[in-house]
Amino acid sequence: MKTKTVQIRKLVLGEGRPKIAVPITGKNLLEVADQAQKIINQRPDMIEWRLDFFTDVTNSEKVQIGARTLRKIIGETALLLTFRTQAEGGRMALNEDDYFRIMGEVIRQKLGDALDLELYHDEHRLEETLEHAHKNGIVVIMSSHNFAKTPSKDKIIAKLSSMSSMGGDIAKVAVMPNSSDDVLTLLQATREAAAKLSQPVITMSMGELGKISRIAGETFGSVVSFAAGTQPSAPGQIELKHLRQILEDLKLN
Ligand SMILES: O=C1C[C@@](O)(C(=O)O)C[C@@H](O)[C@@H]1O
Repeated sequence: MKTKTVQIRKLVLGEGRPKIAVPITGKNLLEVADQAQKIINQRPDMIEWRLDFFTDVTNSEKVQIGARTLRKIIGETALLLTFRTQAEGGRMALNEDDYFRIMGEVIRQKLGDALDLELYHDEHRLEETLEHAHKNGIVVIMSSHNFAKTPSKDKIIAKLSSMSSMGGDIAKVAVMPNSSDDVLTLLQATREAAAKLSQPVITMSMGELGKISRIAGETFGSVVSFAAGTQPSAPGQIELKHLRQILEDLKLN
């Protein structure tokens, strides 16, 4: 039997109800600290620092201060660092060199417990980054986003499978539905990929139509749901306190 749990600090993904990750979207250090303070009081399972919202992201000293400040505020809570490029629906465009330089610094300085790595970048550099992260004990969540549509079930499974074969610890796909059939496509792909792959899977159908996918993870096989804390980082995110209650209510015995 393949094991499908991944541990990030004390948090075990793939066991029990889906875990709740909450993004921090501050533009500067003050906003980052302020959001972290408010969010941590609501006890999320994981904090995601969205570096593409942070204006000084290319200033490594500021990023280090930000990460250290966050750690002081969030204590032992698992910390995921993400730079979502504009091509994948993020706030900021970066050239490849800057993207991989930032990934490298996050790993070298151990600024977080886990790192989001976008699948569409250069394969060779992705492999180098994965190896570097694993040497430093950092969990890699490989990701792919489509803010325009929902690809076919087979294409979604193929994306998740390539993240898995490349060596990602967790495979994540977010897509936009244009119909309720699209939401079913994402759920079906999730169920099949979760059964097939040896890594845990995170998926979501975004927007209003897709909200149902953000609460259905335990049934279909997605191990994390992203919730809105002070400000949502993607359309369709449910507020943290509501999401926790719903996930508890839907918990399978
Ligand atoms: O990959 C994801 C998922 C997400 O896009 C969502 O739809 O909830 C939100 C992002 O902050 C996160 O990095």
